[in-house]
Amino acid sequence: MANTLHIVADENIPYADEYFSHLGTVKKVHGRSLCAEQVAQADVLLVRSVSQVNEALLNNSAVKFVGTATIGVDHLDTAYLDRKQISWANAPACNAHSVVDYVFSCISQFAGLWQQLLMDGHSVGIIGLGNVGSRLQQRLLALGIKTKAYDPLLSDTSLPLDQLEQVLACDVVCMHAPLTNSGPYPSYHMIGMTQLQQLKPQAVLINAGRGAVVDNQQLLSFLQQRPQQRVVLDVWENEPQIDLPLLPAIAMASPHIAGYSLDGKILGTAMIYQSCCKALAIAPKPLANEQPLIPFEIPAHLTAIAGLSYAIKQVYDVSEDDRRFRAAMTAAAGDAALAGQYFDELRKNYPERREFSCYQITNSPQLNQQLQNWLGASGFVLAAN
Ligand SMILES: NC(=O)c1ccc[n+]([C@@H]2O[C@H](COP(=O)([O-])OP(=O)(O)OC[C@H]3O[C@@H](n4cnc5c(N)ncnc54)[C@H](O)[C@@H]3O)[C@@H](O)[C@H]2O)c1
Ligand SMILES: O=C(O)[C@H](O)[C@H](O)COP(=O)(O)O
Repeated sequence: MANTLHIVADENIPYADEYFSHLGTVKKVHGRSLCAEQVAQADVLLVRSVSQVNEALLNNSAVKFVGTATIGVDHLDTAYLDRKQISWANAPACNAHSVVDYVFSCISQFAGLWQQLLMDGHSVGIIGLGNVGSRLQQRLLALGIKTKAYDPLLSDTSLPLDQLEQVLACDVVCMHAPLTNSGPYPSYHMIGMTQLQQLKPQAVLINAGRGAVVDNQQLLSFLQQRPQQRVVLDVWENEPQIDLPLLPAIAMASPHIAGYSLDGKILGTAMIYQSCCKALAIAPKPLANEQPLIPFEIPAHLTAIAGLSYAIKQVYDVSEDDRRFRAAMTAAAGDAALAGQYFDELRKNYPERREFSCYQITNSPQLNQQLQNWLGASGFVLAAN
């Protein structure tokens, strides 16, 4: 079967040619406008979260494998794919550390927040303790920060789980649940006015899961009542046409890029390549992806908290995402279609971002012990003594 497949791939899947072209022809498509005609002749379909993969898309095609280079699967009608015996795969955890880096960068934006979490016993609540939530929890616990976690679908975890009310009462509340509309705990609009009112007034709410897990209209009403509440949104209802009046009320805003590290994206492609080869019983070709560590120094005079904030902001400053996003939305001047176009363009042209684990602090032996410990716990690589 090798070299004969018709592969249709979202143009925003990096390294699709490098991975897939030995299997056949790779035709690039615009993911958001993907239509049935474009997949009619396809054997393999490779998508991102912006393509709805369902009966309407695939009914007249011979697609045998669908791969999504993402963690989330809410854009796939998996019941339909299973019924039609079309193999499918996502890329679990591919960009999980990228999302955790995003949360760390967000924490660094709020003056005094690391101090409160690291020194004053403040806590982080996590909603959804899967691949992202559990990695976030591990890094926070390694820093000695208290966490609470709500995940009603997890029965087996080594750490105790908490009620939603307890998590909402934390000082930082991070949303990492997938978007679901059915089952015993559908997450669609699980955070509405009632839950928002349970937040502490000084708390920070971060949604880096899926937009519609938070009811955006109720969020806007809530923020009109409580404008000082700090809310970070990476994901929005109705992307790419977000609710523009909500934006000024949001403390830190980004266009769904929390998982957009280069490392996470490449891993996503590699994972669906492996799954595709397995599903179609093709031997995968070995592809080396070893990247050298990026050397990085921290001014040795900095205190531990200042040094940690410095390191995080140097390697990934989410305020730059916020700045570019607000500028683009302002330039759209209330034109919803244009705003949607700019939202997608910001994502398509996202600057290269590497994960914390790609950076080696070359002067770490000269830093104070507390800072060394915190940098290591945050995911940076320390130079050997
Ligand atoms: N913003 C981004 O760039 C970005 C990047 C990666 C993933 N995501 C989103 O984050 C989601 C989580 O990623 P993951 O890798 O941890 O997924 P995962 O499937 O590993 O874990 C999700 C966890 O959420 C739990 N969950 C399900 N419904 C819940 C509910 N109603 N309340 C609380 N918990 C619930 C599940 O039991 C599971 O443990 C993905 O589904 C995706 O939609 C966003
Ligand atoms: O689910 C995921 O992996 C993330 O949300 C991912 O970053 C989505 O990226 P997209 O497919 O929309 O480019």
